[in-house]
Amino acid sequence: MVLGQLGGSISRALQQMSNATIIDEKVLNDCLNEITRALLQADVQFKLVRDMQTNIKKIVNLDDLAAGHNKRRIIQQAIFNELCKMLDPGKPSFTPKKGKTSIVMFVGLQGSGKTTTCTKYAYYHQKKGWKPALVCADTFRAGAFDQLKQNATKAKIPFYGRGIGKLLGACKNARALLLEIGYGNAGKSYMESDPVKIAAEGVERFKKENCDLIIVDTSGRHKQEAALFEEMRQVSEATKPDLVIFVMDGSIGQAAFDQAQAFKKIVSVGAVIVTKMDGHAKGGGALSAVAATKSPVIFLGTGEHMDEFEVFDVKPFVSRLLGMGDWSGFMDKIHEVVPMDQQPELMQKLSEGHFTLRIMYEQFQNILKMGPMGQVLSMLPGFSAELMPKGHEKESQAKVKRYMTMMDSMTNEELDSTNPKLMNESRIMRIARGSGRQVRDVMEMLEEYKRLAKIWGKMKGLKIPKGGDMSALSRNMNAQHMSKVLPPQMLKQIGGMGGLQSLMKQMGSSKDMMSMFGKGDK
Ligand SMILES: Nc1nc2c(ncn2[C@@H]2O[C@H](COP(=O)(O)OP(=O)(O)OP(=O)(O)O)[C@@H](O)[C@H]2O)c(=O)[nH]1
Repeated sequence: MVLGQLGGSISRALQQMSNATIIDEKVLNDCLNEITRALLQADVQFKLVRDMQTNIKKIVNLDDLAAGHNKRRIIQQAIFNELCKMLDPGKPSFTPKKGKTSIVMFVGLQGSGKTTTCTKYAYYHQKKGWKPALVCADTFRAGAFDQLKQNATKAKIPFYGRGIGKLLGACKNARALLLEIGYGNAGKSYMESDPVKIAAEGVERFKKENCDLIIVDTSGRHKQEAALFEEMRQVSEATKPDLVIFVMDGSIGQAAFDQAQAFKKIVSVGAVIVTKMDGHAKGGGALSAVAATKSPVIFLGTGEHMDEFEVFDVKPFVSRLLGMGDWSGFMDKIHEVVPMDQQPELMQKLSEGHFTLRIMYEQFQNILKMGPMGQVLSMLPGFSAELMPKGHEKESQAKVKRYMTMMDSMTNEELDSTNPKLMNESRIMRIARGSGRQVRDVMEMLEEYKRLAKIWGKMKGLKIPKGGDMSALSRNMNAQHMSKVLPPQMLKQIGGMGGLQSLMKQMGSSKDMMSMFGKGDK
């Protein structure tokens, strides 16, 4: 992913500087040149990059830094601040409130990823307990409604709109009727679908159904033409959106500035979502260009799938680029998938040494809910999205799904047992037959279970306070416990025991720590 590459180059440059015994002018210049090159490759405007370099040099005057000052920290902080400045529009976006109806209208050019992004946005909020609904007012592109319908159905999100088949049918009937009663060509105007009417109807309907996030997808055109802007204006007038989100293809790089400005002039764009940040080299340019138009970017699209969608927040984003992690994003992801009220029960079972196949199944479910692992891992300090190539990620997800299919063929007794001897040959053969897999696949899954049971077995004996008081439980834990649960490569990435200790300090809240334990090594 492009941001992974950019982040990788920047954190490598910082790492090289850290490896140097003395930080002198040359080491600083090499580091800054490396970062400059990475930013220019990501299509960030030359002037911005040059200004950033000058500012950093002004702040980090090596001669003036008194001996004993941590130069690395000062340099890293200066780079952090400058990158934040480059990406910060200086203006927050309107944020819809859960439980209170908000209408959000999506605009953008054709092919920018608008329809896909509408569903991702709805799905993201639905996972957080909202009641979203989708209205398709894109009557320009023939397949837009069907695409939205397909995505919405998959995610179980209510939708409203008219398919082209139905629409043409209705138009034909109406025209035939008009011709019959002698209105000649008058039927032609009815042939034109009315996105404004559809949008208004959809919004009304979902307001009545008490949806708290009504998302209106509008038509896109190949270029910024008058007809597109007029239609957008009318849909906006009819639906009175609380927020207009402009969806933009990140691969256009710096050209994002002109596009964002053009849309802003016609409708009051309140926020921007930049898509296709996965495959293209110009993502950095697009982000800084949008910031220059003073429009806040709120999400990034990082793939075609529903969960390849990330919250964009300047500071955590830059922190991730520099390999410093995004702790709040990581915890947010975890809370999304593991409800806190389920944690005490799980901890109790683990402390009794009861790691069953059912627990493994539930943990796999959580993993799949978390979405792309690379995205999640890049939020941890020291990790980079580069570490998890996309192909590898798909492979591990497929493996988890395969294991779960086999577990679906198990009896309750098998799922809840902690006796390894229970799984005899005939049971294994039955599971293989039932799930349409080979005996060796079942054996492999059981091996994985044993491996995990061994890791989780180290939690045995941990004192679980009555009523699952998590804050009390956290006092019973220390980095030693944690280090046993984490896989060795992960521990190394975090920076060994020292890194883990500081990480745990950062986590602060014991609530968060428990969630992490719930998701340990998979
Ligand atoms: N790689 C990648 N592809 C994306 C992303 N978002 C959307 N796409 C793809 O981009 C293509 C266009 O997306 P659509 O959602 O159909 O675009 P649109 O803007 O709604 O198009 P119109 O309805 O014609 O205006 C589709 O193939 C999507 O799968 C993304 O973040 N990454």
